[in-house]
Order: sequence, then structure tokens, then C-alpha cells
Amino acid sequence: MTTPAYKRVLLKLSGEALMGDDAYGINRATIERMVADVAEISKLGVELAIVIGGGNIFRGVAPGAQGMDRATADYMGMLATVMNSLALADAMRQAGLTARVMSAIGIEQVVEPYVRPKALQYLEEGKIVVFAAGTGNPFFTTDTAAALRGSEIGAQIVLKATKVDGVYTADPKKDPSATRYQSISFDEAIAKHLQVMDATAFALCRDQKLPIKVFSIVKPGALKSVVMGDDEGTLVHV
Ligand SMILES: Nc1ncnc2c1ncn2[C@@H]1O[C@H](COP(=O)(O)OP(=O)(O)OP(=O)(O)O)[C@@H](O)[C@H]1O
Ligand SMILES: O=c1ccn([C@@H]2O[C@H](COP(=O)(O)O)[C@@H](O)[C@H]2O)c(=O)[nH]1
Repeated sequence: MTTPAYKRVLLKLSGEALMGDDAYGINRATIERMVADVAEISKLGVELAIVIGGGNIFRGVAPGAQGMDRATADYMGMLATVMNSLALADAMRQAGLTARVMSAIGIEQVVEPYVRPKALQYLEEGKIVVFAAGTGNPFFTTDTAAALRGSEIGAQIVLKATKVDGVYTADPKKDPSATRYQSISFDEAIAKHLQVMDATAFALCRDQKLPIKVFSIVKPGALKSVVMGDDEGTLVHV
């Protein structure tokens, strides 16, 4: 089977995974490995938009933000996602891919602003679009940005590439007895407070009937398997 299961996808890449084995920031080998995975599916002709998190640099809810005004801390988090987006786009350029970064907050000397018709045009032209600065609003996350932009661009699925290989009954990093779901409904994931994505992102995808696949960005070949429609990770569905 060589035909991808999807024509257009929204890929949410873990910011935290970018650290690799480092304590902070962007690990070169890790970003190059992520880009190699992205290149593999781009070559299949899949239209690809990406949202990357900022957890490797800054989170508004992190201990380092303690005592700060929450909205200010969240803007810092959004700026962290801009740095990751620029690094990702540059790594893609070096790998021979054409990418465009669009920011939800105005920093036009650095990144062009998010304009939906322009993003759609880039996707139709086969360019990879990286949506930076989350939703542009504090009190949200890049998971919600992925749900929002995925809905806006008419993606067929949101692919959440993270450090665990699916949705578990509890955080597998804290509870070794947790078991993985092959699939789970949005309502069940929300009712059970499963923290792999925030409830706002789950609710938006549920309302837009936009499925989510949660899978490992660390496992070699997992992104391609997901795009080919193989049984990989956990499907979150209506
Ligand atoms: N029920 C659960 N199933 C799977 N993972 C869970 C669950 N509950 C909590 N987690 C944790 O959620 C993490 C993924 O979500 P999180 O948004 O924190 O990270 P990310 O998206 O990889 O990083 P970033 O926000 O930097 O992009 C996993 O690494 C896992 O430890
Ligand atoms: O729409 C958004 C997206 C993100 N933020 C802030 O950025 C950090 C980093 O994003 P992660 O999803 O946690 O990787 C997040 O903690 C928020 O502080 C935001 O405010 N609005």
C-alpha cells in the first residue's frame, strides 16, 4: 500500500521533545531527525501544516513563571514557539523542503502574519506551513492552536507527535501500570481528564469532528505509519 490515508494533515510537534537528551532548548540531532520524518511524508504528496510547542523553552504555567502575571508569561511562551518554528523551518530548508512560517502575533520583521487564505495557498502549492505563536491568545496552548488551525485549513486529522506512544489510562511517565488505548472518544478523554492534551483542544476537535492521532515522535517510522493509516498510536474520535 503506497497511498497515504490523508491529503491534508495538521501535525502538532512536541516542543519538549526538541530538547532530546539536553536539559533545555533545541537539540540539533533531534530536530534533524524530526525533519527527516516530515520530509518522508511530504514526499508522499501529503499537504502538511505544523504547529510546534514551546515546552523546551518556556511555558506560562512552568515553575519559572511563578509570580509572573499569567498573560505576560503566556506571551513569553508564544514567543518561544516562534523560536522553535523558525528553527524548524530553517532545518527544513537545509533538508531541501520549502516551508513558510506564519505568526498569530504581529512580529512582521521576523515572521509573516497568519492570514488564512495565504496559508491555504501555500498548502495548495505544496509548501509546508508552520503556524507560530499558538492561537495568539494567552490562557491557551499549542494543542488548542493545532485544533484551531487544523479546523481552519480543513485538515482531515490532527497528528499529535509527542514523547509517549498514545493516550493512556493515566500519565505513563508517572504510573507504570497505565495501559494504552487503541482508540478513545473525545467525550471519554474529557470525562476521564486525560492530560495528554488539554480539554479545550479535545472539545474543539470534537465539535468540528476532527479526529486526533496521538503517537510517538521518538519512535522511528511512526509518523509515516500514521499517515499511511496503519494501526499506530491512539485515535481520538467523535
Ligand atoms: N493519559 C495520558 N496518556 C498519555 N500521556 C499523558 C497522559 N496524561 C499525561 N500525559 C503526558 O502528556 C505529555 C504530552 O503532553 P504535553 O502537551 O505536556 O507535551 P508535548 O505536547 O509533547 O509538549 P509541548 O507542549 O512542549 O509541545 C506526555 O509526555 C505524557 O507524559
Ligand atoms: O495559544 C497559545 C499557545 C501557547 N501559549 C503559551 O505558550 C506556552 C508554550 O506552549 P505549549 O503548548 O505549552 O508548548 C504555553 O504554556 C503558554 O504559556 C499561549 O499562551 N497561547
